[in-house]
Amino acid sequence: MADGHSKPVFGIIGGSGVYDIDGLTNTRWETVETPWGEPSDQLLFGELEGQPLVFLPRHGRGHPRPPTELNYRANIDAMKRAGVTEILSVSAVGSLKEELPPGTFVVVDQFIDRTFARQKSFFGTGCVAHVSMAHPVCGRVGEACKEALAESGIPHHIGGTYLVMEGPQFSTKAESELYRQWGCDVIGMTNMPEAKLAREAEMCYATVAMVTDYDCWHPDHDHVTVEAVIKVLLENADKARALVRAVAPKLADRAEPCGKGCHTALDNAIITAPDMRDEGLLDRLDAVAGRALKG
Ligand SMILES: CSC[C@H]1O[C@H](OP(=O)(O)O)[C@H](O)[C@@H]1O
Ligand SMILES: Nc1ncnc2[nH]cnc12
Repeated sequence: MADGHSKPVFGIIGGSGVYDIDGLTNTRWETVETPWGEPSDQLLFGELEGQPLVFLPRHGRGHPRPPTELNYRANIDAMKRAGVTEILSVSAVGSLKEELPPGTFVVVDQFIDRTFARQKSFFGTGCVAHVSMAHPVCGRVGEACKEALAESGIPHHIGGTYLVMEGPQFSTKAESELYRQWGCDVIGMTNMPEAKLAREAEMCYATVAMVTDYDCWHPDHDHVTVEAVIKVLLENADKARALVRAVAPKLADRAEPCGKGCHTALDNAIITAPDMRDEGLLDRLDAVAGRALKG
């Protein structure tokens, strides 16, 4: 199992419209079992110019799973078991700002989590942990995305706050206007609790949010439709695959664990006394927290 010190393994969580990754060699789809239940799909293992890469379609191939019913814990645990050390989420979002039109890729650096019907932690009764989410995105992976986007000619914006709503319905106009007042930049339904769970699992996590629509606040776009979203998504998906190909080599070399602290996020986070810890829960935490619990 990867501990963050060994060679990086790049993992992609592909959102709406991104159900595969092209240009990989030695590919195989494999079932990964987890103590948290079933991930969204099998994982695609492959190599990109000699570098290992693992891909998971967030909603499953063919998009059978809605955002509110995804097993986020199983998805992150499966990636960790597969040896992934750095995760890039490529996600479809609505824009809450005039200056972020459809087709723009945003390197997100903050989240506001408004979800309420999801399992948000690997920890719980029998092993309590509180990780920091002050800086929810890995600055190193974010920087690699920034460089790749600058080279690729994809219209993009560096930095932005992603409001995560529960869904699956799109927002009301009042909600959309409220999130704009809060200063949010983009809106989606999936990146929380994903980012929180990646932090608990001591994995780097970054998001490139691909704008598909103006949500419903915009005077010229009265409401969001899946038809309009899908049209832009299909154009974005090709750009997303190009982005992955450009980012992967930038993450290929890392002698040390992540300098931003992602790989040691559980140091000083677990508060339950060793003699009060629940053996069953500790077993389930073997992949995500094995490093910290052994230490
Ligand atoms: C098809 S539009 C709504 C859907 O798309 C986004 O998913 P993802 O982040 O996986 O690309 C959004 O969060 C909703 O789940
Ligand atoms: N407007 C929107 N709201 C929530 N999720 C989205 N995904 C794509 N567009 C969205």
